[in-house]
Amino acid sequence: MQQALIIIPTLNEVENIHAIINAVFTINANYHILIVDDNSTDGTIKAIQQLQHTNSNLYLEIRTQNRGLGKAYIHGFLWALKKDYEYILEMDADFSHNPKDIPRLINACEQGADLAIGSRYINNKINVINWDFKRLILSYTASKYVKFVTGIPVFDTTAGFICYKKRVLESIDFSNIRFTGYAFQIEMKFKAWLRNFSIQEVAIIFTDRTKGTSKLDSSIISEAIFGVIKMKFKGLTKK
Ligand SMILES: Nc1nc2c(ncn2[C@@H]2O[C@H](COP(=O)(O)OP(=O)(O)O[C@H]3O[C@H](CO)[C@@H](O)[C@H](O)[C@@H]3O)[C@@H](O)[C@H]2O)c(=O)[nH]1
Repeated sequence: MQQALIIIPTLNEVENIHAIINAVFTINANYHILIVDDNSTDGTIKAIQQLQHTNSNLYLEIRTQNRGLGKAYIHGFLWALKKDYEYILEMDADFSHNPKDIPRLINACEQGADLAIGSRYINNKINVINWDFKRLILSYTASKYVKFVTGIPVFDTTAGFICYKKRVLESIDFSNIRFTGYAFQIEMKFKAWLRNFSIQEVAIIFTDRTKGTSKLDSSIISEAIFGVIKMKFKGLTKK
């Protein structure tokens, strides 16, 4: 199998970080992991540095400014594109995404997809456990809203569990990415679709975190609502 890199963005995930890193390496010790941390203050960084002593495939990038989920992923993508990874994945640190599904996403790309999405809403079926109702409604309606406004043939447009083939990321000029929050996830899928890359959704079960807290806030929500309209009507180009 070609080399795969799992990018995990972190902001104060000390309660999850050891377990998620060990869980990913247990699935496949040949995976590489890049943690992109936005200067956590809860001990996440020290916990990762401890694990680096015994895991040569574990990398850490610490960012002290220009923070945000989307910016963290872009930092990770640019780091990855300087190396020789064929598959570059996004994944949360809090076990919302099951590491056991990583091989399924990579396999979808090996079978021809350019972008494989771990999808919570395939065929409008909701595969989510323990998420509070408000969050679920927000996420599900956001995905329906994006599909309605943009026409993108994807059920789970805000999903954050994705396998990209290297060439998808190579085609994107990240200096043109507008969104820094979760709307970044929508914009990346939209750009891949505009470039006619093949997108496949793989059904997963999203289980809400049991440790730590979500970083979602109202600014991220309004960015997604108004940003999608801008994306559609202010001609987000293929660039
Ligand atoms: N570096 C960095 N990491 C961040 C930031 N904000 C969040 N993260 C990390 O990103 C992951 C997801 O963050 P959560 O805050 O737990 O996300 P969520 O509320 O569970 O939202 C889920 O659903 C969204 C929309 O449906 C998804 O877009 C999102 O990726 C996630 O899966 C976690 O690993 C968290 O530490 C940030 O500003 N900087």
